[in-house]
Amino acid sequence: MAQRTEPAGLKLRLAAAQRLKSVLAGEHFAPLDAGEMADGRDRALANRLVTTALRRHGQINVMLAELLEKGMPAKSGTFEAVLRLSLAQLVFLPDLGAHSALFLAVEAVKRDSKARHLAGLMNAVLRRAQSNSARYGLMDEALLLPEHLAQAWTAAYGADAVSRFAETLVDGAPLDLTLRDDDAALVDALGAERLIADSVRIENRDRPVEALPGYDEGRWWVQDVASALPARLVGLDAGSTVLDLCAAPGGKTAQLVKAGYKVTALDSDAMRLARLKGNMARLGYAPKVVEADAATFDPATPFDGVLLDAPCSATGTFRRHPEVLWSRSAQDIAGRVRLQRALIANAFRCLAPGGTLIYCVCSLEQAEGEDQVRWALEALPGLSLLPVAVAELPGLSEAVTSDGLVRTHPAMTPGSGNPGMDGFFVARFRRTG
Ligand SMILES: C[S@@+](CC[C@H](N)C(=O)[O-])C[C@H]1O[C@@H](n2cnc3c(N)ncnc32)[C@H](O)[C@@H]1O
Repeated sequence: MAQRTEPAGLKLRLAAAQRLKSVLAGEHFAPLDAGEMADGRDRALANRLVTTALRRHGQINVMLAELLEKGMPAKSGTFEAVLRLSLAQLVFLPDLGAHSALFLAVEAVKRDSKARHLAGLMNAVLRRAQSNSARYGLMDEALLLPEHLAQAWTAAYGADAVSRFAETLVDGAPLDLTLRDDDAALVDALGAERLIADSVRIENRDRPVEALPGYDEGRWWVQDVASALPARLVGLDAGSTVLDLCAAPGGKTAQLVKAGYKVTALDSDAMRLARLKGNMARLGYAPKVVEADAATFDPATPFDGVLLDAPCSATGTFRRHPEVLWSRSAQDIAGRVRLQRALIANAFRCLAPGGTLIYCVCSLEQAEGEDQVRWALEALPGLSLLPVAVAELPGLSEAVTSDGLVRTHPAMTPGSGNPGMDGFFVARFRRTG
């Protein structure tokens, strides 16, 4: 029997649909990698489709409400994911052509036993969408952010910043690196620009991270410029002992080792710790690694410094993880706030008198940042704020608040380069009793 040939572009669309389906079901978004799709061009296209669908999620919700009179069909396999990808293509990626968006969407659902009965609906909905695509393309950017977050962020950061957040969501994030070796020739070879301290930025990356100069030799690691701030604020003498609670995959551990501290890196997740060990081996760093629960860890000797990069809603990372905008409920945040308090209390217990505690989260939510500082100062006698001075963060004075806390967000500009950085919150404390 003659083998049926698949239409060109179908395989990558099926893979993109599976990836989007898993993110819609609550998984963290990670782009397809070379192990999952060997062909680089197909992989780039599949990832472009998924990221566009995720970034435009809020606007696509409005289209779906208009196009599906009876709502999204229940238990329909990949139908929703294929439809979202195709709407993203039709409206926001016109260079890919409307014909393939329609034809391949119908072919994709025909190959899914749970969705194939909806092939006719897919065709009809996409034809309607096509005739409305010019109007959809002009949709209000305010729809890109969920209303409850836009309101809270406008109150905290101002309307101008929040409208810039929407733009950075669409643009995505460049690749920021922290240098192990500060070497002008390496920065040139990377095609990078300097940001602040040992952070550099590659705006337009043309190859995978592993293929960039210096990767194999461990001369840098991937780390958003905002994420690199907390470890720089530890401010202890070289040789001091520092506990990195919640350390994996090790971006801040690497900075602490580079600063000359005796570092213990702790995390409760064995798989993430394996990644940390791999990263440290590549960099030639050898911190002590401990698998334990940061809420109950009880060290034999207290530390001169503790850095707590607590698990959080991660809303500050929405440029790379747009799904965080749509998957975090008020209940989720309340649960994380409780966990963060247990971790702060134990971080305090792990600290020697006079020692320094850095608390940080990659969250834009005040409940996980500023409010936690107020809680800690009340709940933990013997803990006091050690304010951060503007002079400690050259090139980023706008991030230092009048109380000496650090608050970054995606509309801020690190150094003199282009704007854009993760949302981060950092507070520094001293154990006085
Ligand atoms: C924000 S990530 C840390 C990122 C890391 N500090 C870096 O810079 O690469 C939070 C980490 O907290 C860990 N974690 C969550 N709950 C924990 C707990 N109870 N004890 C220890 N680690 C925990 C997670 O496994 C995750 O690796």
